[in-house]
Amino acid sequence: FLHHGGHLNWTMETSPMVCPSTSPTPTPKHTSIAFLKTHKTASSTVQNILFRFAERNNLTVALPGYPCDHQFCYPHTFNNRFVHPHTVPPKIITSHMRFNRAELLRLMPNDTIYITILREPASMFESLFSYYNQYCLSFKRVPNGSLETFLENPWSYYRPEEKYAVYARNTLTYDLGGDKDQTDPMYIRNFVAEVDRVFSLVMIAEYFDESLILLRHLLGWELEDVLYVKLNMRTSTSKLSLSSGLPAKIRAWNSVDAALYDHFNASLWRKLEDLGVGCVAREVQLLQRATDRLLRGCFGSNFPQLRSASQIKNKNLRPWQPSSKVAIVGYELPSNISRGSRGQSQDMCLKLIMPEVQYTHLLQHSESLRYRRKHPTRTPMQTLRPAISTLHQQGRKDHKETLERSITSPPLGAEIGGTRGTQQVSKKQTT
Ligand SMILES: Nc1ncnc2c1ncn2[C@@H]1O[C@H](COP(=O)(O)OS(=O)(=O)O)[C@@H](OP(=O)(O)O)[C@H]1O
Repeated sequence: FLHHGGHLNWTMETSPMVCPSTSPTPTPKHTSIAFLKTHKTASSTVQNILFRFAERNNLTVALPGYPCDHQFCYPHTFNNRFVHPHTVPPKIITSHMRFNRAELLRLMPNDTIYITILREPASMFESLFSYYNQYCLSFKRVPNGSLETFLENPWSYYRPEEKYAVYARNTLTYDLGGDKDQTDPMYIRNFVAEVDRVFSLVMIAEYFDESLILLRHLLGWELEDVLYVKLNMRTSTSKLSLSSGLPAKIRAWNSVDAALYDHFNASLWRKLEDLGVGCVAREVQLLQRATDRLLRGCFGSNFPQLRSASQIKNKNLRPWQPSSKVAIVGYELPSNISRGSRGQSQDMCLKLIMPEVQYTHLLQHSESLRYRRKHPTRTPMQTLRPAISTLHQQGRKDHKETLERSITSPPLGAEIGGTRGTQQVSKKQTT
């Protein structure tokens, strides 16, 4: 039902308009990537880019296993036991988690590049406040769902240990493994420095395209590898307007996140200057044109239209809705699209507009099928052995122990930088 696929025959390296490569000799595309998917920061759009790259290049993506559903049992701190055994050893990891460097070091290849994304604290908090209004009690107990009222005295509504309180203060910090309630300036300085040491690139949602250009240069990817459409957007009627004075209150309440944002916004611009702002601007233009061509290749001249979930016929394209009080839009395929044969690239066209939850479930299914084809007679116990032995051969004995522990012991509580072990892993998760 789609036009002949949207794969571009694009060779950016031959174009004189692009930024010079940072490597003196041509290098293969980098494929070991840990993307920390932070909340309400355009991270679903980045995840979709990474999922499609993994599929095109036949790379294993570490995916959540039971009982985590489509994210790594967030808000628990990440643990390798949350990874589905059919998706180990992975090359890419990108589903929501609370960052845990020690566990990722055991799971991921040694040459893994760490990437994440941040968003300006005021617009991010407004998005969190609206999206999680019915989940997060700190927000739910505010009269009339008023952001102004919450910010007048957050401590009247906020209970740090409550479930989903992680969405109500310094959520970026929490996602990065830090302490959302520790606002001592020394702590903030050290935490920002630690994030800077671990992550090779911190993207900024407000400069999404520029960040993607940095990403493609860091990874030695083609422009074609980072084409995207925006995912997981709210309708304008779901957005609360921020009266003057609110952004400053939001920054004060989320002071660790604000410090992170300021630091990495500045470092993004230093990186852009190093690459050359002129050539970055040209690459951004090429990216937008190439996206246009990709969409035409995929869908013909009628691009998929932004629609509310109830208007989207294909359930694989309906975005998850957090509550009746907020509307997340997705894409409806044009009705007069021609019915072609279902090739791989057509599949990729659909995935370009596929929301996070459905794409994760499809990958969980396809990676399990691939695994079972390779190991037709294995029992669930045995499924862990190849991963264990591969990692063992690589000399990573501690991962072997983690995996072995995972099949004999109950879930651990949150550990490094954790949630003080109070939350239960629940099957029903927010996105
Ligand atoms: N490319 C690009 N550039 C800038 N902003 C973008 C982009 N793609 C998505 N978005 C906006 O990101 C918000 C959704 O973020 P996430 O996907 O990280 O949310 S989630 O935590 O996974 O639910 C959501 O913000 P709000 O609409 O304000 O809620 C999206 O509109």
